[in-house]
Amino acid sequence: MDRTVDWADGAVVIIDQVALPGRYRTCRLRTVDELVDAIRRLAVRGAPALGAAGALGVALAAFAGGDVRAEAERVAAARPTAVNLRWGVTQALGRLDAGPEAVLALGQAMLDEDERICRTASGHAAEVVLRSCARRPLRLLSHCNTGHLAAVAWGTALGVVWHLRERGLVESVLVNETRPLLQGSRLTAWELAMAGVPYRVQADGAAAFAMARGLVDCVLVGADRIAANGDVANKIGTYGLALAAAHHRVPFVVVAPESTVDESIATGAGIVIEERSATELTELHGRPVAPAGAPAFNPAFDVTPAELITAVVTEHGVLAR
Ligand SMILES: CSC[C@@H](O)[C@@H](O)C(=O)COP(=O)(O)O
Repeated sequence: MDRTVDWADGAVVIIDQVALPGRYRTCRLRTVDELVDAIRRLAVRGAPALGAAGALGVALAAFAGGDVRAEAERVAAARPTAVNLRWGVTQALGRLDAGPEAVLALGQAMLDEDERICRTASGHAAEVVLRSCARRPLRLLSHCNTGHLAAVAWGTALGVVWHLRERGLVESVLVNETRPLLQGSRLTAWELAMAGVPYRVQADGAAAFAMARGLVDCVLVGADRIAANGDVANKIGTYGLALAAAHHRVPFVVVAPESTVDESIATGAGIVIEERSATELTELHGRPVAPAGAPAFNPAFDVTPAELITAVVTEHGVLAR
């Protein structure tokens, strides 16, 4: 598979995650406008992938000239919750005085580094999972998409599945479809199918019952922003999963790069949660699934309190709190 985010011939190249699973294609984004639009539409998404996209967005702006800092701010503000996006932009702006080539070199180094970081973090998390769960092989539960497509390559929480799979330790993965935009059924199921890992898609509402039936050994999720106290913002539905996991004594493991930790925010209460349009809930493929004009509450993320989390694992190991 291509890198989820890359740079070629003066453009940001992404795997178009809106087209999947029906069609695998890459898109070339030549301007900041095109990149911002792709980020907002979730054609490129997932916290680590957004970090790399943010840095390369500054390279696009730097090569174009003009008010690079204003353009960079537009990229950073395209989605507010995943701290990696602003982190990537800020890192790249730090090279601006050295010229566009230096900004691009930083973005390209970030691309190379992302896979190493993801492999290391998910490797540490695999050990945590093995210590926390007695059953072999393991039955894992995944929410949203935290695989190759959410990073530049490999992935975070789904990267744990890749590590454990290499050791013959995965029986199957329950894939939460992840309403409303179906990153689980569209993207995670696609990645698992490509890798030949047994999986079943389930409605998000089935997760607690799957735990009650004893079908889940461990829940694995990623993160979009981790507050200083260990509270975790992640795809909407994560908090409910954590509550169910705590009730059923199922380990709940969060995997993320250190760049997702935001020490400037004391607790999850301070994390800005992106709210998206009502039509993401009230329409499916352009067809109504609610009365015309139905109002909706559509937060893209929620916050899971630290006390519900077994471990937050980064490339440096288990996060102390
Ligand atoms: C390794 S990805 C971690 C998170 O970014 C992921 O779980 C998630 O919530 C993504 O949300 P999305 O709205 O699809 O960008």
